[in-house]
Formats: sequence, structure tokens, C-alpha cells
Amino acid sequence: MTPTQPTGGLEESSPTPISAPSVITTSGGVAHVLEVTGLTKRFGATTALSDVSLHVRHGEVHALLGHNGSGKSTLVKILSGYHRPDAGSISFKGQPVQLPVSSAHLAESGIAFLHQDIGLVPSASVLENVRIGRFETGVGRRIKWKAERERLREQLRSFDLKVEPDDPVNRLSASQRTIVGLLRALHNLEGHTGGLLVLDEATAALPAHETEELLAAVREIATRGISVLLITHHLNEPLILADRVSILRDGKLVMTGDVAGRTERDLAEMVIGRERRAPISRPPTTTKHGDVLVAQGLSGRILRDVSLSVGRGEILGLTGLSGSGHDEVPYALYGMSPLTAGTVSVEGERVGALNPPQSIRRGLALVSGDRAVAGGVPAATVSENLSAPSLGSLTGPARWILRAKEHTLVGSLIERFNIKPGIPGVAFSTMSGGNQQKALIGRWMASPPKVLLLDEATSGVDIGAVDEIVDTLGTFASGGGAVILASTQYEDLARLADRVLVFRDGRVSHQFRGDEITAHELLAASYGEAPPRSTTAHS
Ligand SMILES: Nc1ncnc2c1ncn2[C@@H]1O[C@H](COP(=O)(O)OP(=O)(O)OP(=O)(O)O)[C@@H](O)[C@H]1O
Repeated sequence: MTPTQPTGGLEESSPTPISAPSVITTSGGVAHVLEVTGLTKRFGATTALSDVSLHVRHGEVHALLGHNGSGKSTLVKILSGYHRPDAGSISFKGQPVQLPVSSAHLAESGIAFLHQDIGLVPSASVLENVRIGRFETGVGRRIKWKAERERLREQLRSFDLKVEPDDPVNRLSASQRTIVGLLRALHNLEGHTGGLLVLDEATAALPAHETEELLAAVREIATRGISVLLITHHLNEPLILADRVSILRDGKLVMTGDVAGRTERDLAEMVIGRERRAPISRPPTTTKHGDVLVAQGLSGRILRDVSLSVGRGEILGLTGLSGSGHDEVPYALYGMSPLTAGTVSVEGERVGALNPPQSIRRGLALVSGDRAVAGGVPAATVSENLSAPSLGSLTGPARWILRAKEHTLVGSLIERFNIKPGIPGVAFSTMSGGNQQKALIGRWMASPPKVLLLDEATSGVDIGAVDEIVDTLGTFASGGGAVILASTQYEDLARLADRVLVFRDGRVSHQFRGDEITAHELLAASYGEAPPRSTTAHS
């Protein structure tokens, strides 16, 4: 963090005219590590970035916020050389950068990236992941394993990370894996004075209780004089960590200013461009109207003899620390994660083989926050992805797809779920991550399943879209649907769930209902600090 913070709030930024940066550029006497000036990027009719100017000061943590589709990833992709901008310039440490940015320039200049998908090799060790391709070698090019281990051990200690260099990465928690990714990124910055670390939604998939560990690591990095560009949807993070914040809305930079004196609510309103509206209120379901799904004695990768049920109109939350098994349940019920024991019945009928086609036939649907696991088909169109679950009702004689009917359905889903840019004919992969997520949930509402299974459904989704998803699930349940929602976003569970099961070591340790469900209680129970409650996971 910068040692002294200028006072003053967020101000409207005035667009900076495009000009070649001078060798040493300063603003208000403060040198910038990164100057982005007048950046514009168009994709066909979509202007992803429009004349964006953004300056990151030496040694500051600069948060970049914006709603889904506002242009954050496009900016990161220009910085990493993936896209060439249509207009604008970039200078790094006062030197103009040739565009598109080349990988050689990135390696030479001291810019490193950590993306949401960290890209670690799960079966390899922490040491191998951090140092791959950059091991220190001695005589005969032999790797100096002992020296490498010692060095890494020291770094792990400085980040307060209680893991060993030889531990396989697949045994680490989500936040520990992210910190290993950070260490790898830091190795790219070795030998550079200053430098810039770009964190692109690195905390999006982290459980709420593990984010603090990562933020502490980022704070440590900033004290070493490395500037950080922090891209996130979690609005508490800039408040904890950042010196300044910039906000993108619809491809335009609308604000840059100090974080000091701001609240989460201020930031939310600036991100969505309006006051945050109250979610649709839905009376909690205190009495279940018959079980839709009953699972008995489930054991699997982590799960140990878990029984649970969900009723018509009920939203059942599942939570716990990573490795507790709560997030295995949706995949196990859907047939994507193998079970070693247990039975599942839907509407009283036992499901024989648990596999996705069978689950779909029984009326189960799965939406995962990890779009690589259960996402849409990237190369298919937005329209094809949205209409996929409803094909049964869209086919006419000789199984022809009734295009006019499909068109109407897709149009109504785009409008109802505010999916942007909402062009039915473009590839699904061209939509921003958050808009893909809205589409993946929204498409099930056209031909509702009996049970909607979700895992971290709001991962990578902006604050306005979280509200929309909460409303969607509430409406679905009010209409008689059953929801099983695995999540570590305790606030979302407290807003939404009728009942929450907390998992520890593969078993249900606590059950909370109605008013008992608070973020504080769920956190305490996840850590085993709450007094045990009824653990009968059937109501
Ligand atoms: N390759 C592409 N082809 C066409 N349009 C694209 C492409 N990449 C991005 N876009 C569009 O550019 C706009 C900005 O997208 P971008 O991914 O930068 O948003 P974002 O702020 O990162 O969103 P999110 O928070 O959802 O990740 C969106 O309208 C998106 O649909």
C-alpha cells in the first residue's frame, strides 16, 4: 500500500486525450507504473472498451470494478497481449509499449498475471508448480533441489502458508492454491524493480472464509513495492486492500478515486449505475410440501454416510470449508462425482444408475460456478445454449426445431435475465463470464426441472446479477421447484435458504433453519465453533 493516502473521494474521471507517453510520466508528482491511455476495443457491433484511460501508481493497490460485460477482461487481455486494441496506447514504467503486447515484452518488463483459472498442475508439487522452467541449476545443468526447497520454504513462511515445497498441489485448499499461483507470478517479477501484478478475479472461486488469507498475501506483496491491479466482484476487497479504485461501466471508465471513506454500498451503486434494489421478498418455507429428492447414506470422495432430502418449494443450502464435502453433493446427485455407497430417490422412485442423462430424465438440472465443469457449449450460439433444455417443447413434426418458437423463447430469456449483449446468433464464448453464468441459470427457467442443483452459482457474477439470481431462485422455489445450493457465500445463503446443512469432514455437522441462518452462525459452524445442532438432514 502507498504509505500516505491522498484524501478525497471518488471523482468522475475526465477522459485523457490520446498522446504518446513521455519517458517519465507523473501525475500530481506521483509516478505511474502503468499508463493506459484512450484504449478502445470493438468486437463487431460491441464496443467492449471506449476511450479508457487508467493510471496505476507505483506501489499502490488499484482495484478495477465493473458489472458483467463492462470490459474488465478485455482490458486484461489487451495488457497480456491476447487482444490488439483498435486505438490507444500503453506505457509501462514510463516506456511506451508496442501493441499488441508481446510475451517477450511481458517477460522483460515485469508484469505478471494471476487469473481465476490459476493453471496449476494438480499432481505436481508446490515447488514444481512455482519454479517450473526456472529452476536454479548447477554443474551439468543439475537442478539444485536443496537450495530451491530452502528458498521456497522461506517464501512460504513469509506468506504464512503452512505447506511444504514437496506437498502435491491437489492436497491444498483453494486459497493455498491461489497463493501458490501468486508465488509463481512473483517469480516472473524476480529481478525487476517495482513491477505490476494483475489479479484477474483471483478470488472469484474462493470460499468467503479463505479470501482473507489471499488478501493478506496481496498486502504483503504490495509492501514489497509491487503495484497490484485487483479485478474483483467482491466489493469488500477494495475496501480492505486498495488505495484507489476505478470503475468501468459499459466499456467506459466512469470513476477513479481514493477508496478511503467509501462503503460497500457506495461501490455497489457505482458499479451497477443505480441504487441497489431490494430483492423480491419470499416467505421462508417452514413446512415442506412433500419430499422431491431423498438421498440416503451417500459416501463418495469426501462424503461419509450423508442423508438429506429437499421438498417442493424448498431452498436447501449446503456449506462448509473446502474439503468438507458440501460441494460434492450436487455433482454426486447429478451423477458426475462417483459414489461408493448410497441411494437417491426422486418423487419416491429410486434412481438406478446415477449419470447425467438419467438425472436429466428424472428432472434434475446442474449449474456449476466452474463453467469448465458444467458450462455451456462455447462454440454454439447464445440461442442454442439458451434453448437446449427446452428442445422437447420446441420440436415439431419429424423432430424439426420450430425456429420461430425458439426465437421467441430465447428473446424472452435474454430480456428476463438481462443477458448482455443478448445477441442470439453469436458464439456463447463471446459473452462475458458473468453473462454466461446468468444464461446457464436462466435457461432452466423456461422448462423448469424438479430439482435445481447449484454449486457456487454466483461465482464471477456482479452484484446486480447476484440480486437477479437470488430473485430467480426465489421465484423458482415459490413455484414449487426444489433447490439444492452449495455455496460458501454465507450472505447469499442467509438471504435465500430455508434450511442450511453445514458439513465437516464429509458429514453433516449442523442444521440451521429460517431465522437461525445468519452469515455469522454459518461461519462459526463451518469452523466447528458453533454448538452442535440437530444433524438430521431431513426436515
Ligand atoms: N471475443 C469476443 N467477441 C465478441 N464479443 C466479445 C468478445 N470478448 C468480449 N466481448 C464482449 O465485450 C464486452 C466486454 O466483455 P468482458 O469479457 O471484457 O467483460 P467483463 O467486464 O470482464 O465481464 P465479466 O465480469 O462478466 O467477466 C461484452 O459485451 C462481451 O460480450
